[in-house]
Amino acid sequence: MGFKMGIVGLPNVGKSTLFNALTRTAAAQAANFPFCTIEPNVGEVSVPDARLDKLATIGKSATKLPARMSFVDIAGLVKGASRGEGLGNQFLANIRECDAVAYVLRCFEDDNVIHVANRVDPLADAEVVETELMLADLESLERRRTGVEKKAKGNDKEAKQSLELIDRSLVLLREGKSARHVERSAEEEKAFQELQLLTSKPALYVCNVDEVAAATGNAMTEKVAEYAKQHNAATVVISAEIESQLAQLPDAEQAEYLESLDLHEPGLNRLIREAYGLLGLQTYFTVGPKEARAWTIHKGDKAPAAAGVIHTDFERGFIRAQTIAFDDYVSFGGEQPAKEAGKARDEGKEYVVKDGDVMLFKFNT
Ligand SMILES: Nc1ncnc2c1ncn2[C@@H]1O[C@H](COP(=O)(O)OP(=O)(O)OP(=O)(O)O)[C@@H](O)[C@H]1O
Ligand SMILES: [Mg+2]
Repeated sequence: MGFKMGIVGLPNVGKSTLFNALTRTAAAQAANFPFCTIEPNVGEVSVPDARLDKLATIGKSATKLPARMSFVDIAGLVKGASRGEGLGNQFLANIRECDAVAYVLRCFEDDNVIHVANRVDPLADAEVVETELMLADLESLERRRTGVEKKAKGNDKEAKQSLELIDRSLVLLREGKSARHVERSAEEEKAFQELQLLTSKPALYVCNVDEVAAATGNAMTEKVAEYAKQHNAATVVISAEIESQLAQLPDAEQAEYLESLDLHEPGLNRLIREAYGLLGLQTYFTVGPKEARAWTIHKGDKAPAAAGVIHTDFERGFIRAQTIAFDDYVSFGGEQPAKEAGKARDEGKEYVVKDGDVMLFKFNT
């Protein structure tokens, strides 16, 4: 399972700086001029999770394997992009391939860093970006509608349903609302996802601030938080500049630097966790002498699906799963003592896995 979060925003707002910090590389060229990035950069990151460290210590595991997800650093987008302005709409396809988007908004003043519209106004920036994505959605729906309408006239039931969904989405988009707001039933969800609308993807607003505001935020980030709330989106306050410096420091110096800024952990950790949650993901663990490992599943997944993430055979031949809640594993001091205390449950095919479960699968092949 590869989960991807796209990093989107106006040119020169700090997307590549953030991406490099996230992936602890300098893979993406970051520089003070607009449209520095053209081709998307893709990087994998580990999902920071203190629970894995605890489990590995208790389970005396030789190695730790955290959950992984990808970030994609995408080219900057300007007003008119959906009509081909700036780098045109070549990058819309890059966004389409992502499971969620992070909008990077410039929330720092710095006369030396060029702003494409010569002003620092994160809400106006957010609107420019979202409007372009909405226009792109409108265009793709209108194109799709023609074909679907023909089929619907031929009494194709599926096409009729699809047409209804398309029209409902068009109404909202024409009112200037993102496709995230389209009301739909559980049965319609699959058809809705197939429309691949850019503004239906879960979104996170990343406020890129200066050093002073990294711990507390500022007047601009407060406005963004309010705006995000109205748009069913989350906010993270982070300084891409600081994060990129932090990412280059050895761990000990990192802690010192963080403390001097009044931060408890790198902002990146918060960002990654938010992204993970936004994607509807959660983690279960396997712990053994060889390795302690975090596995990524969807919230609501049942035990066989969870087993299938390790190997498809585990899912096909699933018998049962020995399950210990994370808290029990830690408070009783490991698998054996938790078992003796009656805290290891045998769960079957219908068990909905909980975040943090420590699992061991029984299966036959
Ligand atoms: N929090 C910050 N404070 C000050 N300067 C910053 C901050 N974040 C990024 N910058 C600076 O902004 C400039 C643009 O950064 P970057 O190349 O990452 O932007 P980008 O969004 O990827 O641009 P493009 O769309 O052109 O690829 C760089 O000079 C970078 O150092
Ligand atoms: Mg860039």
